Amino acid sequence: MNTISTFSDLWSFAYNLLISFVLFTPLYFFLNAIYHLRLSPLSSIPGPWYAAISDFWLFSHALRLQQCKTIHSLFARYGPVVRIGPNKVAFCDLSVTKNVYIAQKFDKSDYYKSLLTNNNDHAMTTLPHSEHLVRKRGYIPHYVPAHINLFQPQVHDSACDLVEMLELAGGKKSFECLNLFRHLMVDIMSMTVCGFRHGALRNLSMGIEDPLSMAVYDFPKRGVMRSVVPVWAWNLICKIPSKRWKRLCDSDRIMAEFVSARLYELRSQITAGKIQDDDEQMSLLQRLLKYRPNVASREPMSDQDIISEGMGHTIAGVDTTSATLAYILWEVSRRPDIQQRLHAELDQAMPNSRAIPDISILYRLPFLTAVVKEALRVYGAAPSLLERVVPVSTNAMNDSFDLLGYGLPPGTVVGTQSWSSHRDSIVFPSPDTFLPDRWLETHTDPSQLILMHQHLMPFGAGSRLCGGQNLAHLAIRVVIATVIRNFDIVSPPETNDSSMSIKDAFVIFPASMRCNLKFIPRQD
Ligand code: HEM
Repeated sequence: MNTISTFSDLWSFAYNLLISFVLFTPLYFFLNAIYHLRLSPLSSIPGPWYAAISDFWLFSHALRLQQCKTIHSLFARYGPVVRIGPNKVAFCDLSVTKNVYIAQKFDKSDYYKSLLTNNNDHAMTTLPHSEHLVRKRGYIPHYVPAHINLFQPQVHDSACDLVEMLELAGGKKSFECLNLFRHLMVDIMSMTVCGFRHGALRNLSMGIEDPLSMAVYDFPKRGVMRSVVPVWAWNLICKIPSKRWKRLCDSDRIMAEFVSARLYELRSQITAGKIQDDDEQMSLLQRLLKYRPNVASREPMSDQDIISEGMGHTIAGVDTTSATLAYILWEVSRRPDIQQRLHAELDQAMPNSRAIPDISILYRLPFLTAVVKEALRVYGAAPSLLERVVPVSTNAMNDSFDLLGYGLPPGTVVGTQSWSSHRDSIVFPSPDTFLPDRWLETHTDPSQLILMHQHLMPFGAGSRLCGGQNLAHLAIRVVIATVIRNFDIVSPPETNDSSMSIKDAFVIFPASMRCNLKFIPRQD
């Protein structure tokens, strides 16, 4: 009797629970939707209603690797301020960009935490402005032109290795350029970050898989997966018995081991007096070993922080620069007019095709400069929403933050994307066309050029501006000048508008994930 009554109690409890769930879940969603659409302080901001009630809509576009294009189409439909999530607002306006990123320096949103390295922060993932400043002081002298340009001999060597490798093929086979330039950039980054000649490009040319280049490639995918699943599920996923999968899970560890081995080696060489700790051409690791984040205590940076910083810079530099290089060469391959003008300019500047001029000379070449600027506009490698958070108070009156007439409460996530500022048709007529001439003083009047430069922000804006932009410019100019001086670039049929159409996952890449190109040696 007792057992029967316990069983029926349990049954009726479960039944009531189920009924409540069935009734209350839609009610919860309904009330939640009403709140976001009618009562939330963001409810007056234009945008699609389905974006306002849940983050799922935006997330689905991020999963389809088309967040930039989607947000851009919302600006076209709703104007310069759009609500893209229950608590997220995108804007496309120069004055607000200056206010948020330069004047008020809003903190970053926790979106960036998916990029943690070695389970630890580095400059890009340090969200509060004040903490970030301490990080930035440590690395910034490394990238000023006077210092980073000291690495020109190594960048030139890498570019010449690349030319040799392409020449050996004699124009008979095509090269997958994303992979090619990833290996090249891994070599350049390992020189500037660790002071170590890694040899990724050499490995590639000999058909040997390069674990570091593979780890850099896998790292962002690992970061995204790692941030969307709970720890227990991640630990389980990493046990899937597949060699390729295991390497993806281990990408963070592989990079951490590489950088920490260099750090410990460097320290022991300094202790043994084999390396001066004030070398003129100092690597980033060497600089960070000397850095004292706390001016009062003079405590050095912890090894873990130095390793994460070194890893963060490597990841930030490799895929961005290699995607830019690949897209420039693809554009050149399908535009004989551009290729011809580059050849003419470079033949003059580089009479000896293997003697790469100083970067100051490359900066003075007007057409090369115009091509690089136009490439950073159309194919800027990180054109995505740069998320920031409205702080507790942005003015003395403790009012909400005024975004073009809309009041945003503290905690609202706001952001702009260079994808859209680079495609403003008033500033850049025919925005989808690759037109290097628009950057030439002989073609465009000075006031328009000023406006164009104000809207060009491939490296972000304000205090969180890309740390490595001078290195990116150095690598891009040297590699493009050397490759184009030595080869005619041809795209095979599989490399076309559709295969190269842009997908974005913070950094851009072609839809086919490949950029095959042929390099036909030029006759001098
Ligand atoms: C064409 C190549 C590159 C592009 C388009 C690019 C773009 C960007 C952008 C847009 C940001 C800002 C992110 C934000 O505000 O949320 C950024 C940050 C950063 N980039 Fe780059 N980047 C490139 C190459 C490099 C290279 C070669 C390095 C080498 C070290 C580098 C290191 C960094 C670092 C350290 C940050 C974080 C800065 C900070 O918050 O202090 N980037 N990059």
